[in-house]
Amino acid sequence: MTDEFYLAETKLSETDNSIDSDIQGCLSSSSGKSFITFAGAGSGKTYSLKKALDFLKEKYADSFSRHGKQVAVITFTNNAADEIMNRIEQNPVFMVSTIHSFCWAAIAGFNEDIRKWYLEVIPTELSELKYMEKRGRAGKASEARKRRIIRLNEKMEWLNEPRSFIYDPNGVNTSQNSLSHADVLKIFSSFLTKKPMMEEVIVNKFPFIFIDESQDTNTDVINSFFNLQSIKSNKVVVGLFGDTMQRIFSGGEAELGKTKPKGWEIFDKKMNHRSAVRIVGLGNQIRSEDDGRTQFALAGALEGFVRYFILPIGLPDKDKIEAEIRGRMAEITGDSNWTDTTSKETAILLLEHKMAGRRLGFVELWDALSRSDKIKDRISEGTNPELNFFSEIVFPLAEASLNENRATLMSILRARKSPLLEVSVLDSNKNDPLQPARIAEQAFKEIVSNNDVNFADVLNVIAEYKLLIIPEKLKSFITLEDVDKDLENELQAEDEGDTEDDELSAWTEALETNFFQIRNYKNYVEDNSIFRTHQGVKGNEFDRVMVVMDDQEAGGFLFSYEQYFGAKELSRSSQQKKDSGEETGLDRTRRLFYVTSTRAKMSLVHVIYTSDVAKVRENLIERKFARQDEIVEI
Ligand SMILES: Nc1ncnc2c1ncn2[C@@H]1O[C@H](COP(=O)(O)OP(=O)(O)OP(=O)(O)O)[C@@H](O)[C@H]1O
Repeated sequence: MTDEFYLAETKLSETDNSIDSDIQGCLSSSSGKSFITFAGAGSGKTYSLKKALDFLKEKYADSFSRHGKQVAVITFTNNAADEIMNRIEQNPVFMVSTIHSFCWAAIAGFNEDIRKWYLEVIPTELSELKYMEKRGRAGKASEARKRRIIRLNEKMEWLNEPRSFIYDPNGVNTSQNSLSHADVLKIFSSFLTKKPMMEEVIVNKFPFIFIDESQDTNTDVINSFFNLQSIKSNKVVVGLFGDTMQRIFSGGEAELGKTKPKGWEIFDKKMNHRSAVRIVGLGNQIRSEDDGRTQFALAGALEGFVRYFILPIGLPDKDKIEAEIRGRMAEITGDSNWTDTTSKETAILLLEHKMAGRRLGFVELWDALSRSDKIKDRISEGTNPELNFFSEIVFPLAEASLNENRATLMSILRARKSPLLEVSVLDSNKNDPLQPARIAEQAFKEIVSNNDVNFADVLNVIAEYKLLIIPEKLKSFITLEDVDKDLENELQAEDEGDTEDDELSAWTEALETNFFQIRNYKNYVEDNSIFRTHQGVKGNEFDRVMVVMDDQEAGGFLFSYEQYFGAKELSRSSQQKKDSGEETGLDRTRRLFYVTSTRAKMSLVHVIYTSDVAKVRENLIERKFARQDEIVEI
């Protein structure tokens, strides 16, 4: 049998070296050359970004520091920003930040413009909510919608006079004058597109702007940079790094990297510097069904290992089966580290947090929240503000309260600006300023002493006693006595149609689940455990990777390995989308399969739980994802 489909062709490591000097050709402040480096997994995009930064430091560090200019490096997550900062030498010429921090730094202080922006957009949201309320069913989501409408009306009133706005890129942004994460991006893009003064500020401060993982960067933001480049091409160089095949979060620009925008240079890297020859071959084969881009493996690289274990769904004790598979991999590869579950060089990739949820105990919470696409992405990143309110503030407070650790308790309340510690409250209780806080804490403790308490009850006690500031969105769930009756009448639900505001209905359900799942969630998000999600692993590499695919357990609707591997037919709506050329779950699943398959340097095992073992086996062989001998029986 020919190896053409299985093993990548090899080339010398130096093959792409000229690209770094081509990029350098763009890096002078009036070059007029912005560029896009879109290339496959492991091709050294981050590596080239570092080279470009080293080059700019050498060339401009002194003059930029005299003129207050900087090179901006924008990343997708805090982790990615840290990763880049670790790779480059610390130097004030660089400003490495997440997209949220960057956008906030640009708009902070433009209070009057922000106020006007809100006055323009809130009426639109209000009319959408009212429309949904008319069509939606009565029930908790409808209640939440009504409260949201009330809050937005209040906000419109609050916006009647000048205000100053705040924002914390890593925080929960709870107060009336704080911006949400999504709004920061929207406001920045709107200003950069519509306000010439903002264009000037940005290009004067940042003559070079790099955006990493740009395929997942918010569409509005990316397009505002395209606009900036077209207007100020002589004053700014924008460099985008990314890979269309690795776009896995919603919100990214689908067309980016597929065409050559006017006035942009395009650089293509052909080598894979990460993986063994067989793994590069698999990446190529997966990609052949998408954009057909291929990579070369390094000359002299080892062949490496790809294996598949295809198993029926519903087996008991999967943890044991998967441990057995790692044992088999140790035998097959001769690498005993496969059985060391603490190794930092091994990763077990689970589809979405739900599977980790089952293993680690937050499955109901995950089930409820993942009904909303908007929330789901942010859970995967560990950056959902409302969830973080519970995991970073409420849960530590509950622990401190239960353990009677007063010092921690007070420091949380102080750091989180508890309304009970405001000067006015303290002053009005001259004899015992902390009495209200104590009473509140007692009530809170009573509630969280119950192991079966749900999120809603915890939230309500916090609200009732004003123990903490509650994030804007969660305020919609506080049980108010006085829901505006007129408004309720006006919006009388007609109990028809099933349009739901998915974010609010997801929270409606989530709040009914057990509060203490948050402990497990927190452990999971913070822990460097061997388990990671398929999505969360982007940008990383490991010697050994085990990918577990189990649609039934993952329960998501964004990805379907069962459809991707031919065990299930496409749903009618997916088929319709496919026929009309729209993106389907199949495209998303293919990209995710590409991302997970390309993390391994040496050995990769795919564990697929399916309703049709025979079909998946046949499909893998037919599509040349697997050779016969790579499918292992246990
Ligand atoms: N020119 C090179 N010479 C030597 N090693 C390289 C070179 N380019 C990249 N590498 C190494 O190859 C690996 C992959 O590189 P890098 O992480 O930069 O790729 P990437 O394109 O950003 O990957 P991905 O898109 O999968 O996140 C890293 O270990 C990196 O150090």
